[in-house]
Amino acid sequence: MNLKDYLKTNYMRAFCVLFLITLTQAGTTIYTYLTSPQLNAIAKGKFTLFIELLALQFIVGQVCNASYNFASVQNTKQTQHLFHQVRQNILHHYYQTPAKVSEIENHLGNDLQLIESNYYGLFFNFTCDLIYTILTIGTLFTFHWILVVYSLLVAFFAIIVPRFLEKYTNKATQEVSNKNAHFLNVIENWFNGLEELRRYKNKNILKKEIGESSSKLEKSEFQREKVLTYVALVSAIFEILGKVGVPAIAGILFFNHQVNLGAILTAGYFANGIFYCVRNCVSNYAQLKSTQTLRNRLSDLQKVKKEKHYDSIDDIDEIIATGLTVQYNCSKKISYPDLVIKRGEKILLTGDSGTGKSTLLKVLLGQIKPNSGEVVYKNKSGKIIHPNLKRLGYLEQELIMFNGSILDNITMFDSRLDDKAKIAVNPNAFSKDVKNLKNGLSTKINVKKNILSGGQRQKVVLMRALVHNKPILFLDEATSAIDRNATTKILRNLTQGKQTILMIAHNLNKEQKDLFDREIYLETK
Ligand SMILES: Nc1ncnc2c1ncn2[C@@H]1O[C@H](COP(=O)(O)OP(=O)(O)OP(=O)(O)O)[C@@H](O)[C@H]1O
Repeated sequence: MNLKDYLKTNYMRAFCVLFLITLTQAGTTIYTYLTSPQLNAIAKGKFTLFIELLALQFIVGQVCNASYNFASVQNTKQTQHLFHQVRQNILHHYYQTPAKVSEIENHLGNDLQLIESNYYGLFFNFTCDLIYTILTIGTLFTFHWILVVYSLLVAFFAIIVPRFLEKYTNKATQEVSNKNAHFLNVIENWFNGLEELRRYKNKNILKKEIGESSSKLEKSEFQREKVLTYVALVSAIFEILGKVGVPAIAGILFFNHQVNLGAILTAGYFANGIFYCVRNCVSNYAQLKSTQTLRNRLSDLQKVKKEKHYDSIDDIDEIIATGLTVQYNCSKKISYPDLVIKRGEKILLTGDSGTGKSTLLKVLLGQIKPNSGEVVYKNKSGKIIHPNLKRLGYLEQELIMFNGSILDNITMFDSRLDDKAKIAVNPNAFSKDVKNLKNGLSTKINVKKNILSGGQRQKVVLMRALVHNKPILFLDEATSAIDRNATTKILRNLTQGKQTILMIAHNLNKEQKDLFDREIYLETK
C-alpha cells in the first residue's frame, strides 16, 4: 500500500486534491507576503493602499479557507474508497488462505486504522507543508538571496539528521502491531470460554492473561511514542535555529540598507512558517516511513494468488492411505492401518476415544500432514489425481451456521437448490422439526442466538452436504445428537445413495451398523 494505490483509486480526484492543496499554499504564501507592502505603505503614510492590500489579504484568506477544506473532504473520499478496495482484497486472500479470526480482525481493523492515521492522513498534511515550504523559500528570493541560502542550509540539516532514526520508528510500529495481534488473540481465546470461567469462578486467570498481554501492548505503544518524540525533539532544535536566524539576518541586511523594513517582519513570518512546516515534514515523514513494513504486509495480503489447477473431485475412484502415522506435540504417536476406500463404499469408522479417528479424517482431507506415509487419490484408470480436498464433503463436530434462513443454510445461499433442499427434508428426518418452527424452512437463524437444537443443526449441515452432491462425505459424529429412530432413518437414506461415505460414530446399534458395507475399528496401540 503506497501513494500509487492512492492515485490509482481515482486519478482525477487525486489530481484535484493536489491542485487544491497547491492553491491553498500559494494563497497562504501571498497572504503572508502582503504584510510586507502593508508595512511599507504604513511607513510611507499611504492609507488607501494599506486598506486595499488589507482587502486583498481578506479575499486571499477566504480562497485558502475554501480550497483547503474542499481538498480535505476529497482526500477523505479518496482514502475511504481505497480502503474499501483493500478490505475486499484482504477478504479474498482469507477466503483462499484460512487464518485465525483475530489475525483477520487485526488486519482489517487496527492495521488499516494505523495506516489511515499514520500514512494517508499524514500524507495530506505532509504534502501541504512541503508545498508551502518550497513556495515560501522561493518567495524569500524577492527579499535577499542570503535568506534563501540560510533557510535551505538549516532545512537540510533538519531533514537529514532525523532520518538516522528511521529504522527505530519502523521497528517500534511493527512491534505495536504484533502486540496488538497477540492481545486480540488472547481475548478471543479466553472470552470464548467466558461462561465456563464464570461457572467455576475463575476471574483471576482471565485478569492475569488479559492483563499481561495488555501490559505488553501498552509498553510497545509507549516505546513507539518515545521514539517518535525523540525524532520531534531533534527536529525542534533546527526549527528554533531557523525561526530566530532568518529575522536576525534580515535585520542585519536592513541596517546595511539591503532590504526594506517590511522585509524584516515578513521574513520572520516566513521563517516561522518554513521551519514549522519543515519540522512537521520531518516528523510526518518518519511516521510515514514507520508504516512501511505494515503497508508491505497488507500489500502482500492483497496479491491475488493464482488458482491452482485441480482435478475434479467427481473423478475420485479410490482413496489409498499407506503407512500413516501422526505425532502431535504433546501426545503419543498414532499409527494407522493401511486403507483403501473404493468409490461408493459406506464405511463406519469406530474405536475408543483418542485413537485418532478425527485425525484420520483431517489427514485424508489434507488438513494435517502425516509424519510418515501418504494418501493418494486415484481415478478410474488408476492414475493418481490431485483434487481440491477443500471441496470434499466434511461434517466436523463443530457445526458452522450462518445468519440467514434454514433453507439458506442448507443451500448455502444458492436458491437454485431450494427445491432439492425441500425434497431432502423428509428422508433426513427433518419434517417434524420444520413443522414445529413458525416459519418452517424460512425461519431465520441468528448465529449468536441459535434457535436450533444440536440434533437439528446436525440435520441441516448434513442436508447441506447432500444437496450439493458431494461425491465423498467424511462425517465426524454427524448424528451424535440425533435420536435413535431419526438416526436410523438418516443412515438408511445416506447408505442408499451413491456417495462414498466414511463416518465416525459411537453407540450405533446392530441394525444401524448393518447399513454400512464394512467397519474399520481403530485400536489403541
Ligand atoms: N490439535 C491437537 N493438538 C495436539 N494433540 C491433539 C490434537 N488433536 C488431537 N490430538 C490428540 O490426538 C489424539 C487423537 O485425537 P482424535 O481427536 O483424532 O481422536 P478420536 O479418536 O477422534 O477421539 P474421540 O472419539 O474422542 O473424538 C488424542 O490423544 C488427542 O489428544
